[in-house]
Amino acid sequence: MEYIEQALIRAEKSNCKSETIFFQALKEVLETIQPLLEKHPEYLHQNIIDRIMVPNRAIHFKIEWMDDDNIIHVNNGYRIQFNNALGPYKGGVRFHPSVNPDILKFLAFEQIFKNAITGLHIGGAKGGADFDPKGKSDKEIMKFCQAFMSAFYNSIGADIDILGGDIGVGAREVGYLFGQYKQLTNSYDSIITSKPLALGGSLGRTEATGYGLIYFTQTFLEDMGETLKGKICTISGSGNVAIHAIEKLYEIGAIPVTCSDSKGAIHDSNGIDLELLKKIKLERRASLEYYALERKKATYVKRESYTEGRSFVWSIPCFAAFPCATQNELGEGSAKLLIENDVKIVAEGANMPTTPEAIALFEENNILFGPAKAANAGGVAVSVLEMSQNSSLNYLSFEKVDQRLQDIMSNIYSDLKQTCDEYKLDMDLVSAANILGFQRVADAMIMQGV
Ligand SMILES: NC(=O)C1=CN([C@@H]2O[C@H](COP(=O)(O)OP(=O)(O)OC[C@H]3O[C@@H](n4cnc5c(N)ncnc54)[C@H](O)[C@@H]3O)[C@@H](O)[C@H]2O)C=CC1
Ligand SMILES: O=C(O)CCC(=O)C(=O)O
Repeated sequence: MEYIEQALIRAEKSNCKSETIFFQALKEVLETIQPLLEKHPEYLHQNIIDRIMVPNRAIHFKIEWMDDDNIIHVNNGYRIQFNNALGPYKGGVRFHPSVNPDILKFLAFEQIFKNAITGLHIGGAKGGADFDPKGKSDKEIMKFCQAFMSAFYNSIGADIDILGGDIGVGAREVGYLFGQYKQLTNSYDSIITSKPLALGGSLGRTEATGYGLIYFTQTFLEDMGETLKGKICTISGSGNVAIHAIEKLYEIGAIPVTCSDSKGAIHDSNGIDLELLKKIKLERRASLEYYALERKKATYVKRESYTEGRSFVWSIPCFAAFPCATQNELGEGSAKLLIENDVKIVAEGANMPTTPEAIALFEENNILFGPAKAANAGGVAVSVLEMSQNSSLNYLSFEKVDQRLQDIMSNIYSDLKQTCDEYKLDMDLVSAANILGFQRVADAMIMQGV
């Protein structure tokens, strides 16, 4: 433990002082891998901790673009190519005004271990820009995507670094990013996933993160003698992950009753109207306020009215809670509410949506907890299926992709369970995910020398 404390002090002194979110993610990983280090002292001899916590490469670039009124804007673009010991860098791109180097460094760091846990050969990366897509015309989105790709296309490649979607980047943006890469390089290489089907995207990729989250949760619960069938579930967010989690919950007979966006949250006690939600979010790209206007029985609570910053979503009694919006959205106060309301399981659809204090409370109260690195890994796993379909030109049916996704999520669960048994972790899947991911990356780093 002394070694880990020293590594954290070194990290804090050198580059983490202003990187609070990255430091949170680093601390969680380092503080849970002690049993692994005791069993494998070679990781200390090889100085893996210091080597794993610094990105291989962090690219910061300027993006200049012109809006519909011919006004020129400048944004910051980033790609953190964190670790490629297991395979080419892989991870999404986020367009959101909150994007900064700290957030992308944390996301890229988490992605290393998540990708390792899938058992597939991909390294970890993340990128994005502090660009706000809200209120922009389709032409402005296209121009921004073209400028983003033009600024750093020579740093990526189908065997080097493959981009994907994340907050603010869906099929439309991926199409424009891909088109610009093709224009600049004259190649149709698979340098991005979550492509529209017509451009070589995979059936099932849009649904994969949300569906995978529910497959993982169902596997976990069944192993504990429980099921989601007939149970009330709360979900935050209303984007790609949240919508497809809600869709799969309905398919397996559960009752999803909430969703949220950055302006407020909906509680619809009879179950979220999925068609209406899709219409508002995917077609109109509008606020959830319109959901409440069209569905009178639903309750809408504005963000300003949340008590002590706690999302209204987590005050609704439920059997299972799925944070699917953004990092650190579920804190101590919300965790207390969920526990008081007798929640049985919390599984993370977003990346690091639960604060360390909230996770500790869930652990103390024996609430089952599915960490993001495992529970939301279905998205990136199906991205790898997309890459493999692109290179073989052999395209899979939706059913085949979905079956592969179910197998991957179930294997992830079995691997975590085996890690729990091996290190006597008492179903602490947070520690198991960190140990398993760290071990796979560390072994690959050692094999490749210094
Ligand atoms: N799209 C994917 O395949 C994957 C996404 N993730 C993670 O899932 C989370 C959601 O991503 P997507 O659904 O893809 O993005 P998205 O852009 O489709 O949707 C994000 C949603 O979250 C909402 N949101 C953002 N900030 C919020 C806040 N403070 N409170 C409530 N709602 C808020 C937005 O209004 C939007 O509806 C992110 O943490 C992302 O990193 C993780 C694995 C894969
Ligand atoms: O499919 C991808 O590469 C994006 C996945 C991702 O960004 C994530 O898992 O958080």
